[in-house]
Amino acid sequence: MTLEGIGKRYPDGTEAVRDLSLEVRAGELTVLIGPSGCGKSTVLRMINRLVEPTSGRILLGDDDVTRVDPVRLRRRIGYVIQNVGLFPHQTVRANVGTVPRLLGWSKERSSRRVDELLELVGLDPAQFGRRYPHELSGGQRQRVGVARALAADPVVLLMDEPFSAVDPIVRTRLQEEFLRLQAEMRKTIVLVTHDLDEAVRLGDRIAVLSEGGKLEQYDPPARLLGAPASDFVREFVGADRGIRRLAVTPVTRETLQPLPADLSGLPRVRLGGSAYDALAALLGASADRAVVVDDDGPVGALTRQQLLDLGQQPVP
Ligand SMILES: Nc1ncnc2c1ncn2[C@@H]1O[C@H](COP(=O)(O)OP(=O)(O)OP(=O)(O)O)[C@@H](O)[C@H]1O
Repeated sequence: MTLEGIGKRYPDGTEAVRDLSLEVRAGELTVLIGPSGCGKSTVLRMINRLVEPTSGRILLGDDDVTRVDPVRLRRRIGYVIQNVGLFPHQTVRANVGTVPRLLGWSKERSSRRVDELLELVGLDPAQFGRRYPHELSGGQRQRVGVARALAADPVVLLMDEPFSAVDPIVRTRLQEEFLRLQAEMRKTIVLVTHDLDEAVRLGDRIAVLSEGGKLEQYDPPARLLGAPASDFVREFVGADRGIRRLAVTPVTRETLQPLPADLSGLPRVRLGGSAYDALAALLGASADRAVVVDDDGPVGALTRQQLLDLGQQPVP
């Protein structure tokens, strides 16, 4: 999907987005992040035409979405919002089946799809299908929202602060579940958040926007944290960006040292796991080095200093 110089001036004269161009790669999760009011939600809503752009074009493959019928467009684009927006007087099944019904699918086909989706998001159809939204927890409602957005197998999934209405522990769990789901689906997703940790955890690529939808940087998380492109981005990603980088830096064979003779009392960390988790294990065990293991056992060691240095190394 390509955004070509899109802009939005609201009727009262507010220029929410001035001239934004962005290439959203197929099968990737692209995060839009930036301070409050920078135009993130406006950009997202221009993609499914809940907000009409006042300039520019949005191409989905070869189709200019600014020219197709918005109602048909929205059936091809899934949309998940903060407080989910489920229909309160409809059961979970009916909510998830909304778009298939609009598309005129047969009862059996819709029903099969609803079962499949509820299972996909970790809700037992027999247990949850007949409940109403108010009979669910916040996290369960969120999963129903995701299932509903995926129902008609949309080409693009838009998510506006999808995990922000639940507490931090549930949020982390939903994010992890969602990452597993995305590893299977490989959907083209655009997700808006103001939570940098969420952006770093979920994003294949992060677009940092400043006021007026100005694109400050558009890069994978490791690059954004390791090489901020401007003072704005440096300030935005914060003084703790070195620590955050560890979360997106894997422990690789190249960094390993020979195993010490005595491994007792040393924490074990996985090859390929994040440097952040390795450091947490080291600090938790009050050790100065960790043993790195793969499926066959120990493969090397890693010191605390080496781990800290991983947060500082130049970005390729
Ligand atoms: N319907 C509207 N009419 C006039 N101005 C609007 C309208 N909707 C949004 N705006 C303005 O456009 C700008 C961008 O808003 P938008 O909601 O896109 O920002 P955002 O980055 O998503 O913010 P937040 O993180 O606070 O949700 C803001 O200045 C906002 O006040």
